[in-house]
Amino acid sequence: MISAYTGTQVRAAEEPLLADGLGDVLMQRAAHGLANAVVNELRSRGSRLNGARVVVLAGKGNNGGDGLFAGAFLAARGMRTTAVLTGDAAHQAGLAALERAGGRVQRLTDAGLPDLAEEAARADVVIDAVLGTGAKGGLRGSAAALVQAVTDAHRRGFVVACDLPSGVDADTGEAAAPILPADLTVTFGGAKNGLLADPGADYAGRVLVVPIGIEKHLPEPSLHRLEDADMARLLPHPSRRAQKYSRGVLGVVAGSEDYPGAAVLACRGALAAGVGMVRYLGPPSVADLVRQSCPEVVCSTGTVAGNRVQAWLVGSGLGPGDHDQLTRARDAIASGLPVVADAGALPALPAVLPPHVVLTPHAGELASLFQRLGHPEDREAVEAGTLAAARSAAERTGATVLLKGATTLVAAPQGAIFSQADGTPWLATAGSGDVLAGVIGALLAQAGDDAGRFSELGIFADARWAAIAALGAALHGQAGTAASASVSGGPITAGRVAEALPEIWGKVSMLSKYGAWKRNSRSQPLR
Ligand SMILES: NC(=O)C1=CN([C@@H]2O[C@H](COP(=O)(O)OP(=O)(O)OC[C@H]3O[C@@H](n4cnc5c(N)ncnc54)[C@H](OP(=O)(O)O)[C@@H]3O)[C@@H](O)[C@H]2O)[C@@H](O)CC1
Ligand SMILES: Nc1ncnc2c1ncn2[C@@H]1O[C@H](COP(=O)(O)OP(=O)(O)O)[C@@H](O)[C@H]1O
Ligand SMILES: [K+]
Repeated sequence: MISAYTGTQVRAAEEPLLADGLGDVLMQRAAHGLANAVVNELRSRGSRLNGARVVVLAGKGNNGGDGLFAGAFLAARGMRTTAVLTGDAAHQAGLAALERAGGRVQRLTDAGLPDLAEEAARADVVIDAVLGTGAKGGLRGSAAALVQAVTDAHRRGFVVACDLPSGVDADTGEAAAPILPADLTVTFGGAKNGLLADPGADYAGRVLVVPIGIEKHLPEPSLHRLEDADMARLLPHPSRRAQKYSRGVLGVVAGSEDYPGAAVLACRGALAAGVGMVRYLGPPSVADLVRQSCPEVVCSTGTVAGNRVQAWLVGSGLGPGDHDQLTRARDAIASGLPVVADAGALPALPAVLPPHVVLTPHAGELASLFQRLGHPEDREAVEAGTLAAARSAAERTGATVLLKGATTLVAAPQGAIFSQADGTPWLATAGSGDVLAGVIGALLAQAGDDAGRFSELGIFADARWAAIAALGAALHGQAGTAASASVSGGPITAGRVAEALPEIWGKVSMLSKYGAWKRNSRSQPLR
């Protein structure tokens, strides 16, 4: 599991070591990790090290200090290193080290800005070490103008952010323009929340965590990301004597005359995600379509009370005029069973909900939900601060809230939060959210009483519902990525996501069996 922290948590963890006089040691470790990452990146791109051109944009605080010391290491390895000092001061020891190692130092002035921007654009590597966890707001003045110019320039090299891209808020992931988008972020001591939540994640590129010795002082992480190893542990497996009812039955209240396909896609998502049986409740015409597309589903026009299930999925493809379906949705939410409440069910929720109800809005639906809760926020505001929005929605409703997007966040009402980014932009296709709702519904139906596999991972009590939803988002994202890979990275339909899912499930389980998962080698080398 990847753990992430606020900047404040990381700074607090540094305190005992700073008090012991180890501040310089921490900075050396950070700078060394940063320089090594640059070397590895150059090597992996087949670039020569000797003579490679490096430009360090160095702010006046310790983030700039890290960048200057890293520049010194790189200069000592034969790289042509220039530090551009963006502030009215600089980390003195870092500056001296860089100069001793043969690096050049340039002070940023308005007059010199175009030439420095040009030099950065021509460099093999740009290190963004202007602002780190001590930043208050985004870049200002000439530092902002320089970063804007480098962002706009046609760059030949790659960008490495020191600790976090300058302008990204370490705690919230909010992004104050201009920000130089990084190919790689090398972050120290622990990942920062802002690197694993949109829009900050848009600027971070791959994220590499460099341990610097503060780790044992870190508190409970404030954000988690499930990796393959965690998924393998959390996936339910049927016991030898399982039968379809013991494996879990999901009731689906989805689809309407206007949107019948949502019912089919939700059922396909659920069937792909290991549930013992799917019972569909809805209008006869939709039920017919479901029967034709998924003959495995048992369809009826009955009531919630008349159907025995372990969990409900309600809302996908429902409109405000679908009174019978909305009555079923409300009954399901009142049943005390785990529920995933999607799309059309979101406007029909009671004011207070329990954590075993999982809401699955996208940013627009979450903005509407805030409106109804009397705390208006528009879609842009939700997108500009996804972490705060998901957290606030969970606190205000009492439910578990999954906010869909390129990074999907799941917030438990007591504060646990998960972030998954396993998908591909091709998942932004109609019906993909219906499949996700089906997958999460199926996992809820299979949750049973086995809290053990969650507590093994340090997931306790009601955070379990958020972990299940995060597991669903991870499976769905990976299935989308695999479906697209199977067509050489081409576009996919929602149905293909459901088709790809069982193999993802199998692969994750197999990897866990043979131990290869320990590498956790997918896109990001986070420890
Ligand atoms: N503690 C340690 O030993 C270790 C720390 N480490 C590293 O230190 C980083 C944190 O360093 P930090 O606390 O010095 O803060 P940092 O992010 O460099 O920025 C603060 C400086 O910038 C200024 N400033 C602020 N906002 C600004 C703005 N919007 N626009 C322009 N300027 C702005 C502010 O000046 P002020 O506004 O206060 O005058 C202040 O001078 C952390 O991310 C990690 O990289 C690692 O080496 C491990 C060991
Ligand atoms: N840019 C993206 N990258 C990765 N996944 C995405 C992206 N955009 C959307 N998704 C995922 O695709 C799904 C879209 O769901 P939703 O918006 O409800 O679509 P629909 O209502 O059409 O079914 C969600 O799981 C979301 O996380
Ligand atoms: K930085």
